[in-house]
Amino acid sequence: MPPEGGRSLADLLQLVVVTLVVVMALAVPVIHFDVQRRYLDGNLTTLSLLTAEQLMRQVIARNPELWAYEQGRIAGLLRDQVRGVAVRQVVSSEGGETVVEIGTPLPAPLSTHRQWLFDAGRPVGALETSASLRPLLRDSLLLALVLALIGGVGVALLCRYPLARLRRAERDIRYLAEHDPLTGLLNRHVVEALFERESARARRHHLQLSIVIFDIDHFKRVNDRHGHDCGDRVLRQLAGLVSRHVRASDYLVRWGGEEFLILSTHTDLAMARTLVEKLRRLVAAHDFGLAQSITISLGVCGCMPGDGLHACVGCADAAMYRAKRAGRNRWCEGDGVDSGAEGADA
Ligand SMILES: Nc1nc2c(ncn2[C@@H]2O[C@H](COP(=O)(O)OP(=O)(O)OP(=O)(O)O)[C@@H](O)[C@H]2O)c(=O)[nH]1
Repeated sequence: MPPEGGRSLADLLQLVVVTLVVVMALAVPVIHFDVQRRYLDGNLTTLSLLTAEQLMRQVIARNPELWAYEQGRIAGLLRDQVRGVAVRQVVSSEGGETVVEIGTPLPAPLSTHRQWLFDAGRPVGALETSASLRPLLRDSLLLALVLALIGGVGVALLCRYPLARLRRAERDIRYLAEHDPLTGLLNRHVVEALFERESARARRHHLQLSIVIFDIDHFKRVNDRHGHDCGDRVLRQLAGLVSRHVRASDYLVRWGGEEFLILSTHTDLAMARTLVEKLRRLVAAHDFGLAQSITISLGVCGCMPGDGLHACVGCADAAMYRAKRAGRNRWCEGDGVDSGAEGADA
């Protein structure tokens, strides 16, 4: 597959999501701070079930001497001072003193404040106010959790974006390093590794391996007569044609210039002979859109277990040059295998 170009829609969406997450991650501490401020400003009333006023009504019902409340005053405390203030619990009620604990706006969350209630100069009770940190802590923990989650997702996405681009770039670089840009075939740099792998597999499973090298005949004339661009087109057409007629298990490689190599796996010499003859006929019969026909000369070598790449390629290359010398549009076998065999049209 050739490298993909341009930035995909997925990349763009990912960028938008990452931006949103970053904005949210920045907004959360601001929201957190605002919530804290509201707690400290004394919105504890919203957390209580009873207001001081409601509780004081009950206290007064049990302690009728607190009559002043009905007149807008609870033993020296103005009604407005207790209305809406959160009540937590009645702390104690002893000797005529009723102590109630209420929540109230306080500068510091843990401070406690007690205010005595008087009836005609006589102390009848006290209002004890304290702010609770529990709701603040609970909400802070919740916010911290949300923050951590958002932060985690954000970091994961932030890392994912450059990592995906890096992986794509790595894939593109690997493709360019292993393929010929003109034909899209594998290039000669990968052959060594392929040969190592396939010959090891062949040895292990007692399979045969063959190498074919072929070269366009008089290709210089094509360039000279029709131009270099036309020569390039012929190379691409030839690569496409041959790759459609070799097995999926064969590797077709642009060996260099107008020369190609086939590493044919699971193929003994007899099968390779059939292959090269098939290719020779195929190319000779193909219409490349030129006034002249295009032919190829091929050399084939059946590799023996333990044969190295250079020995096999050298054997196939020498056979191919013998085919050239013998008149082109033909194939020869490598010297090491059988110097006599060759094929060509009569
Ligand atoms: N258009 C094009 N031409 C190439 C490319 N690579 C090599 N060639 C040309 O292939 C030609 C090879 O010429 P020669 O080595 O003389 O071989 P030939 O003309 O094919 O003759 P024989 O191989 O002896 O049949 C040269 O003209 C090179 O410029 C390529 O990528 N594109």
